[in-house]
Amino acid sequence: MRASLLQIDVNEGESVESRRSRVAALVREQAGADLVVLPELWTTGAFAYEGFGSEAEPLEGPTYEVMAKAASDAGVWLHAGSIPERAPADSGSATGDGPLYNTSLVFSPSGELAAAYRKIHRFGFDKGEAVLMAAGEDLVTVRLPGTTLGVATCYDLRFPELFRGLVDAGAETLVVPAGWPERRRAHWTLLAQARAVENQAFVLACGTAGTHAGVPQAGHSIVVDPWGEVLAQAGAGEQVLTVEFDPGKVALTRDQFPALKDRMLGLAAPRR
Ligand SMILES: NC(=O)CCC(=O)C(=O)O
Repeated sequence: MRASLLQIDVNEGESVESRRSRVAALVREQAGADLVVLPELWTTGAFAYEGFGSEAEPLEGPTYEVMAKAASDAGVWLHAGSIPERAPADSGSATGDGPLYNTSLVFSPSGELAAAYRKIHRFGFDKGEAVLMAAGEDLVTVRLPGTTLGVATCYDLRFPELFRGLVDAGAETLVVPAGWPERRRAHWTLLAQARAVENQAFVLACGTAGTHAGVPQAGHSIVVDPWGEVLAQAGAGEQVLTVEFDPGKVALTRDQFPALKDRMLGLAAPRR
């Protein structure tokens, strides 16, 4: 399987419209790949909180349209990263606005929407995404020829139970679009490897380059195999990281070193 991770430079010097068409052209250039992956919130920037409301789109908005077409033009499975999604308002909404979600879109090679994942763990503690966006509730997997993707977004990488849920749902390739900051780059690499080793799965983690909202981005998108080996890692700048991997290595690793079968589920709390 050939995957291309597009580590996009996200900075305020480029308009959202121009970045959208530039990224669509880059996706088209990946014809021949099986899977193309984009980062988290690459239209606005994951830390550009102030633009979330004004740049929000309905699920089937401009990014959806442009990316569906790019996937079908290239004939690739496309994890199009995430968008700030404005969900439809329910009938009780006072403002007429529905909630905002950080929503990832996955398209098939014919440009059909195969899955949408609303980020479950929102980053920012008492500000930013954590207060501006609503939390998703559903785990999402996507069946591709040869492997099943489990999707998660950025800060989700810190929550191993989410990935265990994806593995229990059949995931073998864990795809993590992100907008991870440079100041915590060591965590990014370490957590990507940890999620691969503990779940005996491939991890494809695609971050952004550049600086937006004053936050330098880590770049260093990474592909890790089920044994924890780093197959490829990007540098700091905009880059297409292409890697070939054998999805059969997941079953082989789980068979030869069957640690997942030794899980002790439902451990009780210590007695006092
Ligand atoms: N966009 C994010 O989720 C940022 C996550 C982050 O900075 C971290 O976990 O550290």
